[in-house]
Amino acid sequence: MLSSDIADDLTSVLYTEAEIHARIAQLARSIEADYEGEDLLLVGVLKGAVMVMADLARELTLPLNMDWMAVSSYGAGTQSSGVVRILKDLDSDLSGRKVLIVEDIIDSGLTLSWLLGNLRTRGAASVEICALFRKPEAAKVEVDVRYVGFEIPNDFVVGYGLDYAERYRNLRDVAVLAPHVYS
Ligand SMILES: O=P(O)(O)OC[C@H]1O[C@H](OP(=O)(O)OP(=O)(O)O)[C@H](O)[C@@H]1O
Ligand code: HPA
Ligand SMILES: [Mg+2]
Repeated sequence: MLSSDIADDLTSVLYTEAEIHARIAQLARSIEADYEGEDLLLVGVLKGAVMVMADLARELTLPLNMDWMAVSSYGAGTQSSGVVRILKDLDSDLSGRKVLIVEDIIDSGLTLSWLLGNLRTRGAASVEICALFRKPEAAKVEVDVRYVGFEIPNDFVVGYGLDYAERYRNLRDVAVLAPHVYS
């Protein structure tokens, strides 16, 4: 049960924890089929992708490595600043690696289009993207995404790693944030 303080900040649950886990299991089966026999490197994008990465990595039966990059473009608002900053770089050398970027959400697409460009300069054998959510109506740039969990409406959502001003990341479900919280 959510505390009533948190429940008042949400308008509706978009996807429950169970629905998210079921979809991640389907994505994992596709990824296993595509990367069988390969040396896979999952790159999680901090901080939003922590929950997706934890669940996807444990669902995958392939041998894999995990690394993390921290970038930020939203600060404390609900609109991307468009300026992506690297807060923490990868520890791994990408030369010859099969890289799969793991993200929570593609909204404007600015973060991932920048990150894809950045990682593609590092000599990887391939760089693909797995994102749990995508908002097609919010796209400012098109990003080529190999694995998408759910396409969602253009509402600001929180939970399962997604925050507003660093709050709500720990909610198990993904819910729409009530406009009174940010307006
Ligand atoms: O498609 P875009 O409009 O670029 O938005 C998507 C990005 O924004 C969020 O990250 P944020 O910058 O808020 O950092 P966080 O993961 O630490 O919350 C989210 O986790 C994605 O990385
Ligand atoms: O809808 C969203 N919720 C939380 N963080 C985000 N970053 C981009 N879009 C979103
Ligand atoms: Mg954020």
